Amino acid sequence: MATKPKLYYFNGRGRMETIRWLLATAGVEFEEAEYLETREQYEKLLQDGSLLFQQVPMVEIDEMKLVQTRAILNYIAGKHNLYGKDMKERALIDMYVEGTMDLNEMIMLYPFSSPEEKEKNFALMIQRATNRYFPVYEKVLKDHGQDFLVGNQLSRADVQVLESILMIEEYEHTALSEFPLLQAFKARISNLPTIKKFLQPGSQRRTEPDDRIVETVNKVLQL
Ligand SMILES: N[C@@H](CCC(=O)N[C@@H](CS)C(=O)NCC(=O)O)C(=O)O
Repeated sequence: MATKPKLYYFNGRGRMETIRWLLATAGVEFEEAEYLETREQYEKLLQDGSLLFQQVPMVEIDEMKLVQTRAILNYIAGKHNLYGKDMKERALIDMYVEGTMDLNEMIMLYPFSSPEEKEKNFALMIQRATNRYFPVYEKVLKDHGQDFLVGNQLSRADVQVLESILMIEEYEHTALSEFPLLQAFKARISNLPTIKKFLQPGSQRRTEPDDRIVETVNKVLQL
């Protein structure tokens, strides 16, 4: 039996969360290495050569130690048929998920904002979500009238767009009010069995960031 992928990261979403989402969607059981809580744990990983660029996320999977979030996501998506059926579909998927990656970067960094910048960053994050990214996904669904964003079958684009929607809604619960097709999309994709399970309380999905995780990350990475 193949060993379960093992994830090396903090007890928080950050750059690892989309990896958790894709594995969970594919129905792949995975485990978390001891969450990074101290500088010593991180230095141990650095010293044993596990982190190619001295950064996490790192995932042990199929006898490899993979780093670089996009490389890890590409591997999982390719392996589990979440990456389209040909190069054209893949190009569309790549475009759509790069939008989510840009938005997620803002969401991920927002809790690390200085007190002076918090309000401005919050407004920008919600503005970008509702004026730049969500309209694109709404239009894609409207133009082709299908259930999924690309090729009428589930792909990582659906998963990653859903992930972003849910994170934005935690901050602004009316964020989808102008996007009826995305509301239906959210309900549909959230209801797929593996995703539904991942959205249940007690799953391996990590919770909203709080002061504790910000403090831990700052301490471990000496930011
Ligand atoms: N391009 C990398 C960036 C990874 C990254 O910046 N990771 C942070 C934690 S989320 C880190 O390890 N920072 C320590 C450092 O850069 O020295 C990726 O996408 O995985």
